Amino acid sequence: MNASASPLPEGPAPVAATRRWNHALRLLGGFWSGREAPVAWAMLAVLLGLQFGTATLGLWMAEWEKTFFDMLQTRQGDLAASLLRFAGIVGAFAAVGFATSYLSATLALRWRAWLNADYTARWMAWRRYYRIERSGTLDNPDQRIAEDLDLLSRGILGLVTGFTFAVVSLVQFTGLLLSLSAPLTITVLGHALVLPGDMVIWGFVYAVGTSVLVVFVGRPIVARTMRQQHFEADYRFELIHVRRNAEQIAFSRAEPVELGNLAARFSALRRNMHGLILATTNLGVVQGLISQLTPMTPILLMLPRYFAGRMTIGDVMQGRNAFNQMSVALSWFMQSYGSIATQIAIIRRLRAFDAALALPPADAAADLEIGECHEPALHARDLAVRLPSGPLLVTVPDWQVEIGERWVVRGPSGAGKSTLLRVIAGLWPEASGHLAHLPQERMMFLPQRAYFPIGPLRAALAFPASADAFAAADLAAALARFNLAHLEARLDEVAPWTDVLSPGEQQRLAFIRVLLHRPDMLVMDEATSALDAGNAALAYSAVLQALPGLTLISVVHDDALEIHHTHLLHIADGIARRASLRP
Ligand SMILES: Nc1ncnc2c1ncn2[C@@H]1O[C@H](COP(=O)(O)OP(=O)(O)OP(=O)(O)O)[C@@H](O)[C@H]1O
Repeated sequence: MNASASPLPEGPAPVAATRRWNHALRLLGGFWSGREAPVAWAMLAVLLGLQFGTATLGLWMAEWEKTFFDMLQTRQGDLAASLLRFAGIVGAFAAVGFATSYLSATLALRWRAWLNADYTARWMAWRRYYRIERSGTLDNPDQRIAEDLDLLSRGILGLVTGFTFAVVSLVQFTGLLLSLSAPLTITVLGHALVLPGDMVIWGFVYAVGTSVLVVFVGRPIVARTMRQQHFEADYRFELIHVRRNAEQIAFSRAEPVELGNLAARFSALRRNMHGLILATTNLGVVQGLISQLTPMTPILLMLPRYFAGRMTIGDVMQGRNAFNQMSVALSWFMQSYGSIATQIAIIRRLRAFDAALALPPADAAADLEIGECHEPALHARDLAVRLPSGPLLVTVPDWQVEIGERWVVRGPSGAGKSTLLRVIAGLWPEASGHLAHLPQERMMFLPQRAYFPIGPLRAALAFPASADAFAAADLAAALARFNLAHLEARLDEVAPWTDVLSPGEQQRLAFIRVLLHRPDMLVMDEATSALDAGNAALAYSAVLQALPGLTLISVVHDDALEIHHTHLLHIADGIARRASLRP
């Protein structure tokens, strides 16, 4: 017996449990240090350069405003040249804006594509998608892949570019505002204190004051937005549940129950949304007031010096511009906390996902010595299968399946028949003891509901081989053999076959797949449950005729199918034992 673990689909090595910072660095750093890194860094450098360009254009606009208004005041100067310069600056703004928006969206998309490939590969590897669902340890992995990765890539880039722009414009406009400021004298405990740059100081006070107000009023928005995402996902899940179970719901006339569930989910969503609308409206009112106040505040502050003749109208306009730009830049630092909080929440959600994706490659191996053998086809000794919650489900003291034997597995419902097959397939980790069987590539599993990829029927039949692996004539002959000749004309039709075909048709197609792939060992779990007696007998005889040396393990409930088997494994009272077949 080969004691090594049976091979599983290839995939990246499991990720070790990560600490908070390690995780954030790995999450954010993979793309920026891998194969895509040179292009990504180059794009980021250009993007940051564009932030510098935008801030500089703002400075030029402020200077232009000064000369323009001075020209209006003195009624002297070249108006055409001034307007031409204005048009040039506006044109440059448009070009830089276009380049910024295109480049940042493209870079975010590249990053998302990288993250998407990384996450989907790890999710698929080692059947983690199945193991995560089975254990129920993580909700909505689909939302994490489809939404969170998008929000993360766009959000982080937005923060980086926003930060750069805020720093550059803060430096540039503070310098400009300083040149337009006068010293500010304040009296502290009877001492006169002279500070340079009154406009800079007032700008700072104004930005902090308005930001505190905005943060205070807008505080509920962050938490509510995050909760909203959660409620939206729950509601979508409920809708998908209706779609998936449409027929069962229709047969059971369960519309009132489903309508009630949908209404309950939606009302939770609606309650939160209502709070969000209120919070957003409050914030809108405050921001509206600030936006009215902001252009006037610096003018009012500079008015005394203007009337005293120490400032031109151009100086006032330039000062107003610099004051506004500086307070916008300062506010960014205080008001970006919402985006930062969102990104932290996303990173936290992805950390939970990463923890689930850190499942080791073969979690069945913990207490189960599992290996390959070639003779017999399967051997189980002291095999104990447990439920995930711990209790023992079934033990298999000693079971040997020789090559060519055909075993039927029987027992009452819930005895653990399907679970035993899951252990053989390596899908059930809660098991201990010894198990060996033919290599996985010589085995084939037929569950009750076969898997059909979305694509042409030809590909669904050939799966897991490629669509063109089998000659059209062979496919047509196989379809005819299973009373499915009417599907020959649809071989190239693309459809979600699991929804389109009847369960019985699907089960017969699965048998055709067995004939095409010719495994040495077939493990079936009620694979003929949807077939009438005639078609079930036909499926068995077709397979056994085509593959006379086939080793078979089959869970069936139908007594009539026992005759196709040579041995019986009976599960009762938690023990699986060989028993006699009915004569
Ligand atoms: N993912 C799971 N988590 C927890 N318990 C499970 C899980 N899957 C199956 N079980 C439990 O394991 C027990 C055995 O289930 P199993 O499907 O193997 O029974 P079975 O003998 O094949 O039944 P049936 O003849 O009705 O198909 C049942 O009590 C079932 O509820």
